[in-house]
Amino acid sequence: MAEVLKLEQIRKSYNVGTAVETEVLHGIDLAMQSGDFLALMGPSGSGKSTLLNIIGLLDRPTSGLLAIDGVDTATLGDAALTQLRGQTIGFIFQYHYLISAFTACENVMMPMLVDKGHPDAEMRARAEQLLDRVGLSRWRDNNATNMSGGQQQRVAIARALAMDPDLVLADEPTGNLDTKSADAVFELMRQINRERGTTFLIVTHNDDLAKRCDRIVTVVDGRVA
Ligand SMILES: Nc1ncnc2c1ncn2[C@@H]1O[C@H](COP(=O)(O)OP(=O)(O)OP(=O)(O)O)[C@@H](O)[C@H]1O
Repeated sequence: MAEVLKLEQIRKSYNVGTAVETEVLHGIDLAMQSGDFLALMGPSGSGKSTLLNIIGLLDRPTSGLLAIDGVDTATLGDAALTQLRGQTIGFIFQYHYLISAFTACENVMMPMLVDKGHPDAEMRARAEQLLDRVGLSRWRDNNATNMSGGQQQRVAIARALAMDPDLVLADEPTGNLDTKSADAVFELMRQINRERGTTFLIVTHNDDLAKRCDRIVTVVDGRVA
């Protein structure tokens, strides 16, 4: 099975103020194979978001190896990193970050617009197909803000899948939802994982949902526990 993600001894330090350097991640090792469905847990402040930002190529580690689809990301410049991020990683956040002036369909088209070069008809057809998959085809022309929290998060899932990513990173995707909507959103991600073989890394504080993942990795004080 292909290795989608590999981290070896990832460290991250922040410069707070002037000379003081604080290390937040102290050497993280993690590997994910294609099709993995993994829960990342840990107390508040343990470094989960920092780790997710590094894996999502939004921030660089201070040291250590980060490979995505076998590519050592340290060898890439910023433009190549942006391209790799756009084409291989999908993001789902706790707050959906949909653009309120856009319809559901336009929001799902966003990653393809950013990637550039996709004909409008192709983007629209793909977005409609994905909205259909998340059960929102009737809502495609609705303004995203007129939807319920669970529906908005389903639009965000469709948007994360727009570029058919190998890896989806979800930072507390059900954190803002009631139990029933959280369960539905989680189940949708699980089904997509099974159907498409998309790899999911999900940060969650919810033990019940984490138990339904294939694997749980816990980070405590910047280390894998
Ligand atoms: N840009 C930054 N500059 C300085 N310190 C930071 C920065 N980002 C995060 N930290 C520190 O890194 C540590 C880990 O934070 P992080 O947000 O990764 O934790 P977390 O596990 O995601 O927490 P939560 O579950 O509350 O979201 C914290 O002590 C935080 O204050």
